[in-house]
Amino acid sequence: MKTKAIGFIGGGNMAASLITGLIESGHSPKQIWVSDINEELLQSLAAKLKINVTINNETVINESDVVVMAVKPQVLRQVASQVADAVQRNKVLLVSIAAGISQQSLSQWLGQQVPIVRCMPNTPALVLSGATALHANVKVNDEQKDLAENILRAVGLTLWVEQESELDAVTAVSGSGPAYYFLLMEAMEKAAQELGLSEGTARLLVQQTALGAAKIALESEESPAQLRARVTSPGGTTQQAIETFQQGEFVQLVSKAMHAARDRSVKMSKELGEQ
Ligand SMILES: NC(=O)C1=CN([C@@H]2O[C@H](COP(=O)(O)OP(=O)(O)OC[C@H]3O[C@@H](n4cnc5c(N)ncnc54)[C@H](O)[C@@H]3O)[C@@H](O)[C@H]2O)C=CC1
Ligand SMILES: O=C(O)[C@@H]1CCC=N1
Repeated sequence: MKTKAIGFIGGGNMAASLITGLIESGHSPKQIWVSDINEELLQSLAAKLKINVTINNETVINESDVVVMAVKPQVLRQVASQVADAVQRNKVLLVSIAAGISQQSLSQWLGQQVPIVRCMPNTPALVLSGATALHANVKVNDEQKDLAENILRAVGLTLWVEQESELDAVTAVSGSGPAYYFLLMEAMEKAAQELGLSEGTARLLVQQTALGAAKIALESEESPAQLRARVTSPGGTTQQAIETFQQGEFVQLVSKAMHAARDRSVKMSKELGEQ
């Protein structure tokens, strides 16, 4: 199969993560196109990654077999409406990574016949450790499903969800999830310094502990609860910390936070779809 050209409309954080991952996993930079309204950003992407850049969104559509929409949800309607004719004319596969923008809105803006894969990646794509859930509309054929999945698989784990509504939950879990871990790391670093460790020591220990915990969780057959029990000696130090978390209703707080993220995704779909 001929290598497919991949386009990105919007060259910000997520696009840069995906493109870096694609190149690191062997995709030719010559086969990657990016458009953005920020010329400085385009120049820096071109210099760093040796990809093709343009300020013209339509050029990206004309040059690509598959186009990833990587602009903020708030501007997606305007951008989609602007490129709808070119998308239909070139019969490109459209992949949207925007949080909270429904297939229905995307089809309405781009055209009812356009094959669209909606997905939710996350920023660890930058280090080839992303997690992406995908959902295809009925216009997407098997070859196109493979094409979309291959782009996201180049930067980490991929899975398909049956119901589009599951993407709201995925957004709350893995889309926003890296920020939850970073918040915990921030809090642990701060507390470590309060306990008398230097900034550098606190950072190193927190980072390595996060890496170790993630690795052991991935490689072990045991559940997080079982792994936690292995660290928690009866009457020991961990038990004191865990009890303190429980007194502060940590589990309920995580649940509340993730429900809030999911609800925001649902609300965004309504607000931005009706704008
Ligand atoms: N940041 C994250 O962790 C995740 C973000 N997403 C989704 O990815 C999308 C992009 O997010 P980020 O990369 O974080 O945003 P960003 O703000 O870093 O990138 C968006 C880019 O779009 C460009 N842009 C704005 N208007 C444009 C136009 N008319 N034509 C072309 N380019 C235009 C901006 O100049 C900017 O460089 C969003 O829809 C977000 O919901 C999805 C999963 C995770
Ligand atoms: O915060 C957001 O809306 C986006 C979606 C998931 C991560 N960042």
